[in-house]
Order: sequence, then structure tokens, then C-alpha cells
Amino acid sequence: MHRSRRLVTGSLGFVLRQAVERGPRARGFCSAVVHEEDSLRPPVTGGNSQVPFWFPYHTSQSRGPLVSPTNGRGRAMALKLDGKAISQDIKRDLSKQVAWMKEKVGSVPGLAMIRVGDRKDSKLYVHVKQVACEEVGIKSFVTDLPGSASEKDILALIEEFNNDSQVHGILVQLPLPDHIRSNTVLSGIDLDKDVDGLNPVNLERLSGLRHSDPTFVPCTPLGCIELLSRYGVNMEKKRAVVIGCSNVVGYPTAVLLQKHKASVTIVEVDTPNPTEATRNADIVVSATGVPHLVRGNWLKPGAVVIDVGTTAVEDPELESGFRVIGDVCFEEAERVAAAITPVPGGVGPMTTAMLLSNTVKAAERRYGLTSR
Ligand SMILES: NC(=O)C1=CN([C@@H]2O[C@H](COP(=O)(O)OP(=O)(O)OC[C@H]3O[C@@H](n4cnc5c(N)ncnc54)[C@H](OP(=O)(O)O)[C@@H]3O)[C@@H](O)[C@H]2O)C=CC1
Ligand SMILES: Nc1nc(=O)c2c([nH]1)NC[C@@H]1CN(c3ccc(C(=O)N[C@@H](CCC(=O)O)C(=O)O)cc3)C=[N+]21
Repeated sequence: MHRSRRLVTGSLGFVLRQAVERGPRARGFCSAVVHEEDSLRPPVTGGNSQVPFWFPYHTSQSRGPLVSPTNGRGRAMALKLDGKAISQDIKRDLSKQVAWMKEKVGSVPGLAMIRVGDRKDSKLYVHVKQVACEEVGIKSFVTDLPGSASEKDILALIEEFNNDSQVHGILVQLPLPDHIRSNTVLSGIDLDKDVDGLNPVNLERLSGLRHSDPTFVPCTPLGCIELLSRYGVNMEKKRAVVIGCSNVVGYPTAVLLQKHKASVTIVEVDTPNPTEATRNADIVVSATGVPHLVRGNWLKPGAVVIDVGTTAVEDPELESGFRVIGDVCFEEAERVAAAITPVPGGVGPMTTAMLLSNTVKAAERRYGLTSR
């Protein structure tokens, strides 16, 4: 993916805005989430998908337009973008969709998750996903491999899931131990089951390096866009800055923002004078894992701030043994921004909701229940 990254960031670190033709919005029906009035209506089958892959699932359920990045002064206190509440709404819709599928084809979506080694945070995140699967009626299959597992071992397990008709989605929890090449492992996932969107072929498709759309878009970037859309944040002609450019989060988020016609700048570790970019941005997405990197004075008054960062720090008071801290200094930022995601309770739950949503979509495709 390094090639595509350079291609996108370009010499000035700008993502060039391409002329993206907007397709018609999904209204009334969407593959991943059933609206109230659609709950028992059979999904549209066959035909060409008219909805581009970068569109959020249910703009008709927007909580907005509540938020608009402004050039003026921010509110006294920023609005908290409540990813947790929105993820609950999405899960409620997904469970209806799953129930409908069960009635129609006698099967429910299945998600296989592979964990290698015994990182505490991975354990927690996989557990969170397992619980969420249960909530909506998705069957989950979790396999723990020892930290000493080889690439071959992991690939063999992936192949088993690729061939398992009960499994519609496969996720390999990252990071993997140092001796494992993530891309080699992720390449083994059947594209039709790549609900995490991290198979390098899907990332290349996302960046436009192949002549087809990705089968799935990575969950965290999708969750960020869904959150912005739900709050009625119009991205078109807005200046967006994405801090951090990993394959998993930063880079695909920049691509999606660009698809939504934002003018995107990527800030990386050695970008000179990052605040020059952030202070002019209407939308700031931070995904670095550097706690409290983004200070209040990095932001333009009225900006919308999406904090993806979740750094685990030990906290013996909590059952899990740690708590998570974001990239943004919330107390400062909330005095400047128009809206901001909290950590926890912002992007994290949206990531999980998008994983469930992609898994339902994978199963729907498998049974011919959707055109998306
Ligand atoms: N809430 C959620 O759902 C999710 C949260 N996360 C969290 O998001 C954060 C990022 O995750 P991920 O992308 O996987 O992490 P990576 O470590 O893979 O990538 C971090 C990126 O940030 C860049 N970076 C590091 N320091 C700085 C800096 N000071 N200024 C600008 N850029 C910097 C890195 O650049 P370089 O490569 O040059 O070092 C790299 O591009 C983590 O805290 C992770 O836990 C991740 C996934 C989901
Ligand atoms: N293949 C793969 N796909 C991923 O999507 C992936 C991954 N590997 N490895 C790790 C990162 C991290 N990640 C998070 C998901 C949910 C929360 C989340 O729900 N956080 C809660 C807090 C959780 C808690 O502390 O209880 C919140 O922010 O509110 C956080 C982080 C997904 N990732």
C-alpha cells in the first residue's frame, strides 16, 4: 500500500480532489440496516447497485443537520458526537435484518474472529465484538492461536473459514506478533468475507488502483463517515485534515472524505508545521495513537473533531486493567470545536457497528438478498 499512499499524499501532502460523480442516495432501503417502515419488507434483489460504496447506510436516519463546521466562533461547548447511541440505533436495525434473514433463508450471518497471542487490549476488543454479535443475532466463532503461531498456521485457519458456509465474515485481530506479515495473512481472506475491508486487494480497490470497487470498506473509516453523516455534517467543499495515515484507519478515511468531496490534507509524523493545516480545517480526524496530540490551539473555532485514537493505559481500578485515551485533548478541544467525539463512546462503538453491518451485508449477498 505504500505506493498508493504516496500517490495520494502527493508532494504537498494534499489529496487531490477528484471529480466524483454522486450517485443517487439510498432512501427507504439499504442493505445493512432496515428502516422502521422496511423492517419486514423483502430487500430489493438483483439489478445493479446504484449506491456508491462510500455512501453511509442510512442518511435518512440522520440526527441532523445538527452540526455544521463554521468559519466563525465555535459554541461555548462542543456538541458530543454520540457514537455509542448511534451504534445502538444501528444494532437495533441490524437485529431486525438478521431476524428477517433467518425467517427467509433459515440462516443467520456468521463472523469468525482470529486472535493471535495474548494482548490484553485485543482480548477486550474481540470480546466487545462478540457481545455485539450476540446482541444482533450474528453467530460468532472466535479462535485463539498462540503467539508462536506461524503465518502458515494462520493462513490454514483462514482457509477453513473461507470454506465454511456458516461463516460470512472473517476478521484477523491486529496487531499480529512481529514475526507475522499482516498483509500476507490478510491476503488469505476471501474477498467476499473480508468484512474488515483490510485484504490489500480491497485497500487497492478503495484507492482506485484497480478497476473495481472494494467488496467492503474498513470499519473505522466507515464508522467515522457514518457518524458525520448521521449528525448532518456536510463534507462537500470542506477542508478536512486526517492526522495519521495507516492502512487501517488514516489512509482509507482520507479516501472516503475525498469521495464525499472534502478537500483532504494528510498530516504525518514528519509533516512540517502540522498546525498550519489543522488550524484551517473544518473537519479534523486524528488517528495516531499519540495521547493528547491535538490541543485546543490546533483547531479552528467551529471545527468538527473526530478522535479515532485509543491508547490503552493501565488502570488497576478497572476490571479490564486499563482505560483508553484519545489523540485529542478533549477538555481543551471542546471549548473550541463545534462538535467532537468522546473517547470512549465515539468512534469505537461505530467501528463495531460497521463490522456487524458489513457482516450482515456479506450474508445478504451470499443469499442473494441485496443488490449492494
Ligand atoms: N476507535 C477505533 O475504533 C479504533 C481506534 N484505533 C486507534 O487509532 C489509533 C491509530 O491506529 P492505527 O492507524 O492502527 O495505528 P498505526 O500505528 O498503524 O498508525 C498511526 C499513524 O499515525 C502516524 N503518526 C504517529 N505519530 C504521529 C504524529 N505525532 N503526528 C502525525 N502522525 C503521527 C503514523 O505515522 P508513521 O507510520 O510515519 O509512524 C501512522 O501513519 C490507535 O490509537 C488505535 O488504537 C484503531 C482502529 C480502530
Ligand atoms: N482487524 C482489526 N480490525 C479492527 O477494526 C481493529 C483491529 N484489528 N485491531 C485493533 C483496532 C482497535 N479497534 C477498536 C474497536 C472498538 C473499540 C471500542 O469499542 N472502544 C470503546 C471502548 C472499549 C472499552 O474500553 O470498553 C469506545 O471507544 O467507546 C476500540 C478500538 C478495532 N481495531
